[in-house]
Amino acid sequence: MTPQQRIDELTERLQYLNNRYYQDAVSEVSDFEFDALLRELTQLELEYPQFKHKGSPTQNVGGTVSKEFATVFHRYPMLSLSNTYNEQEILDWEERIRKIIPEEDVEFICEQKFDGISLSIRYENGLLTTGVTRGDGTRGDDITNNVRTLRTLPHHIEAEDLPPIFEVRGEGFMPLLSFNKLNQERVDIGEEPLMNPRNAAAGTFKLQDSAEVARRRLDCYLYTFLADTEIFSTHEESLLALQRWGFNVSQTWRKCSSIQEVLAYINEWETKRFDLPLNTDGIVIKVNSFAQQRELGYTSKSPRWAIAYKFKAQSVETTLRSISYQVGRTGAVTPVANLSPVLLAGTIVKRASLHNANEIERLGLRLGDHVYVEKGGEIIPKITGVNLEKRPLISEVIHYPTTCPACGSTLIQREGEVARLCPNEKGCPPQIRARLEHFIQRKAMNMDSLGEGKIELLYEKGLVRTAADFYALTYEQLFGLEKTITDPDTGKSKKIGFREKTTQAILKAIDDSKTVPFERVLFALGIRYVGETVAQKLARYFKTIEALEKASAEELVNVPEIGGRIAQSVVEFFQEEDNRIFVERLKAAGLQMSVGQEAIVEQLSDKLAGKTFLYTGTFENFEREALEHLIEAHSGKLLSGVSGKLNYLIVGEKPGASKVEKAKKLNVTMISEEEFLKLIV
Ligand SMILES: NC(=O)c1ccc[n+]([C@@H]2O[C@H](COP(=O)([O-])OP(=O)(O)OC[C@H]3O[C@@H](n4cnc5c(N)ncnc54)[C@H](O)[C@@H]3O)[C@@H](O)[C@H]2O)c1
Ligand SMILES: [Zn+2]
Repeated sequence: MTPQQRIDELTERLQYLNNRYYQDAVSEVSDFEFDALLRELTQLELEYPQFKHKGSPTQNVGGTVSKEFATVFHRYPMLSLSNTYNEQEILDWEERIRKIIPEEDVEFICEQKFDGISLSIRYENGLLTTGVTRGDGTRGDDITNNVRTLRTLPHHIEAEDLPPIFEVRGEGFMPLLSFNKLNQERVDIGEEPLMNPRNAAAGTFKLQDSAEVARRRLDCYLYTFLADTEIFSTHEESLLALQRWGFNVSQTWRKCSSIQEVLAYINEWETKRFDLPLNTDGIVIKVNSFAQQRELGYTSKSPRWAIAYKFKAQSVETTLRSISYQVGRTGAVTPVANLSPVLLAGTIVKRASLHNANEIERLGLRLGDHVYVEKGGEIIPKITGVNLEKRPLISEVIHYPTTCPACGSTLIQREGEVARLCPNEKGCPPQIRARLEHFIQRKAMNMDSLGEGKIELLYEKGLVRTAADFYALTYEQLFGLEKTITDPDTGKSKKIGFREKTTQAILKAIDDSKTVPFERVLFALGIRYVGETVAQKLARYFKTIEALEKASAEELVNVPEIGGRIAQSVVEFFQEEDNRIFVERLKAAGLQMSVGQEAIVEQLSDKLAGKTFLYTGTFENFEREALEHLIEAHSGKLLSGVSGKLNYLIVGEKPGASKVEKAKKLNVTMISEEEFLKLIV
């Protein structure tokens, strides 16, 4: 291949990978591989500048803007960072700096390189006005509504030393806790888990539905302050000011007065970073003095006064002993790799996730192979490759099972899905047990005292086959049951048994579950694709199980945010006679099969449509919450303060003096509790 051909090839490949990464939030190769290709292209372009493409990925920030959001031009461009994976290049970087500013001491600020997406947030007169993505560096997507869902980001700030207009920049990310929770939910309802927290954050920030964004609990760390007039002389001062003004600044940064201190910081965080609540992929080193930053300047793509040291993902080599196949609640059969135990990022790893059948093929895995295992922020580590040089002469090809490892049924594959499913819903033991576990979990019926192997015991004794059987259990049946269970990891065994106290606690939990609200009962039923939020929406819309049972697919898709796939799944669930009997038995047992009084209030009329309300004081007939519900149920809107936009102030006993006074000044209509009731009857 000629250098020109290689330049063409690399340019095209990198542009493709950039599109996948920034538009679709998918990484087809590791960052390390991407950066190696980029480096190769940079080198070739230096040697053969005549073949360099206009708009080469070496010259531009990788992202673009999308059609779904309004485009905002950045007041100050948003650039990338030059990066390196080795320490020598940090020393080289320092030397280049010394050549440009030979006479002065240079201080550095080291920060974590947070792995999320860049955000630029603008404030005018103390109010948050816009939140924008980096885009192509010159213009980005206006995602203000999604940025507003970040709980740690102030929506307005007051401080004497604040300029009227300024921007802050930082990294929006998905904390590991949120990521693992989101993935657990996805697995719960039979969806593929998301690949990693960065891609999950990138995808979430670009959702159209801000309520869903809020639910996913993103967060952001700020590290840049920008205004037309420079009010600080160092980066350190600006970080301290951001902190003082109430922005979320990660407390991991450090000022270093020599490059040796910088290297020490890097070494220190190489493993410490795994204790942080989010993924990081390196360290960013910035020159502290703004005067020196100005002298050093920028390339078309990144500042010369900063560099990112990237950690190679921690990877170890070990052998693949065997593959186990787990059967989930929805019948999906997923492979798990059993490894020779190995130390990785501070923990002993024995298992790795393989996601699905395709992964085994993609990696070309064979039993006994030496495999590379990496750990990111995911719950369990993953296999990223095979060391073919060490493959034994005779190695066993892995045949994905065609039958269920638990019950022997022939596996099926749904159209367009990679998962292989055991279709034996009614008779496959792990599916039955997983459905029972799903039913008792905290987010569903909250019958904690049945956890930790107890369900297993009830199932084995033939006492419980479906969750409806819980409600027929008696003290006599439970008391005295016993079983010894062995922990597969430690080999330790322990005895579980139902003595008096346990038995009482279980019966109480079962009884208490009869007051669990309908929306959680609906989630507990375990209908495919009906997770917590979907259950909530369905419960609020249909209000009773009877109405939901009768609903057609067309009716179901009328519910906001319910798509065809969920609708189909609900209809199919109720078409099955067994499921209808199951629901009938739960109803007979006394479970909540309709929404409670407060929730029924929702959407009663349009009588208050277009009107805004605020209340002050206490009321004879309502708790505050009930009043709020009523306003919204009759299509009115609640405001958070008295302003020119307010139509009615409902005044109760002991009203707030300042609210009343302000309302008088602005000529807002003030009404009593009774007058409010007249508006809605
Ligand atoms: N795997 C793939 O397919 C693929 C494709 C495209 C890009 N990538 C990766 O993305 C990189 C390019 O992305 P990039 O231009 O965003 O560069 P980058 O992610 O390497 O560095 C720049 C970004 O770092 C972030 N950052 C985090 N902490 C920071 C801090 N403390 N201070 C300043 N900035 C901080 C900012 O968002 C900034 O925009 C590539 O080098 C590659 O590693 C991977
Ligand atoms: Zn099975």
